[in-house]
Amino acid sequence: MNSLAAFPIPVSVLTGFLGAGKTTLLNRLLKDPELTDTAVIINEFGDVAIDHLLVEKASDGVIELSDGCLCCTVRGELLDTLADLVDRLQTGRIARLSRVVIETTGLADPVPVLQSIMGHPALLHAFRLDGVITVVDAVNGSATLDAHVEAVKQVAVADRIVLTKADLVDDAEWLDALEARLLRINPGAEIRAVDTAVARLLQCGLYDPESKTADVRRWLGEAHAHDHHGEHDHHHHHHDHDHGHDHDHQHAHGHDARIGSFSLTHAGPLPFSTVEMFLDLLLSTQGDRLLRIKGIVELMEDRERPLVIHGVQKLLHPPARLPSWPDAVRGTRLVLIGIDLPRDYVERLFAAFVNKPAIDTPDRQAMENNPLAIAGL
Ligand SMILES: Nc1nc2c(ncn2[C@@H]2O[C@H](COP(=O)(O)OP(=O)(O)OP(=O)(O)O)[C@@H](O)[C@H]2O)c(=O)[nH]1
Repeated sequence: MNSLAAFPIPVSVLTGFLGAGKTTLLNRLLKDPELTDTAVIINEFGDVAIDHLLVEKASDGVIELSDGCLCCTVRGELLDTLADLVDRLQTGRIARLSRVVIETTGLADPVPVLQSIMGHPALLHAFRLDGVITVVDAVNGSATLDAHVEAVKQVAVADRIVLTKADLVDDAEWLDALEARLLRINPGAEIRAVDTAVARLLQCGLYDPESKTADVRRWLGEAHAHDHHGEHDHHHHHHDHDHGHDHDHQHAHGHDARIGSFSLTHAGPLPFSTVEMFLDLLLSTQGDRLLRIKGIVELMEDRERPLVIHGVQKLLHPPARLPSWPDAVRGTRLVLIGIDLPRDYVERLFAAFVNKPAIDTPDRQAMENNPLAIAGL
């Protein structure tokens, strides 16, 4: 029987636009022996519920696979389902559960799904968000991004992007242009081909399953952001193509331009109260525009154990601590992904907090009335 020591269970959110290939990927997942003890939740959100019928072996309950491992494919209200999984574990009806995968419907904005996982107090001890995997169709992906802001959000919040149907595209420049566009929307995401081993596709949280240590650079997307830019620079030729797609990729794309990702950094330790107040003000003024915030903070009170910040819109995961610094880089690094998020305002707000040592006793009202505030915000 499972003990509480197995908690928190990592949760992967699988998203991607209609027809992008999520179900196809899930079917591979259900067959992968490396992913035994994985529960798959198909989140319908009141949509036409056809999707789950396509998942092979799907049923309302738990399925014992032939090799004895356990997978379950459940549907229904997301939170009820998650709570039920915890209950089954605690009562021994499920022996083991090492991961949960939630497939969102294609039209869904993934942010509320992430919020409901992170925002439910009763589930917080049981689950942790490991990562968001977004499936993008190489054939239709670009047109979908033009037409649907949800698709752009799905790409923006991804830790990892899985490119499907590249086998149907024989134009390398088309693929390069799509990849470059995806990286403009989300410079920190890692793009993988669909034929990567499924287990590897899912593991994108703070802990690196191979090294068994925390890997902050990878988690924050810093490694990919730099590597990809270098790697793709030479592909940025100006070119036209004829895929029945009549604009060229050098132009700004409407929805893409609303999405922004940037980092806030500070060398040296910060008092916990400063961090708390900055985040409080950031979330109360910009919460609706903030799709995601991730980061690591060097605390003045305990410099050896960095604080991990992880949030979705107005919800912050209760701050966790790493036992030690995983690499030589210390200080504070926060990555923010937003939609219409005013970078200038956020940077000034951060600077106002971190550059003032006397900030431990600020008056919140004074901060809100601060001349830093930008009209209309
Ligand atoms: N050639 C090719 N076809 C693929 C690939 N991935 C998915 N497909 C096909 O694309 C179609 C849609 O795939 P699904 O897996 O159902 O897509 P989905 O994202 O689950 O779709 P919705 O549930 O409608 O959101 C199916 O016919 C798949 O066989 C791929 O990498 N290559």
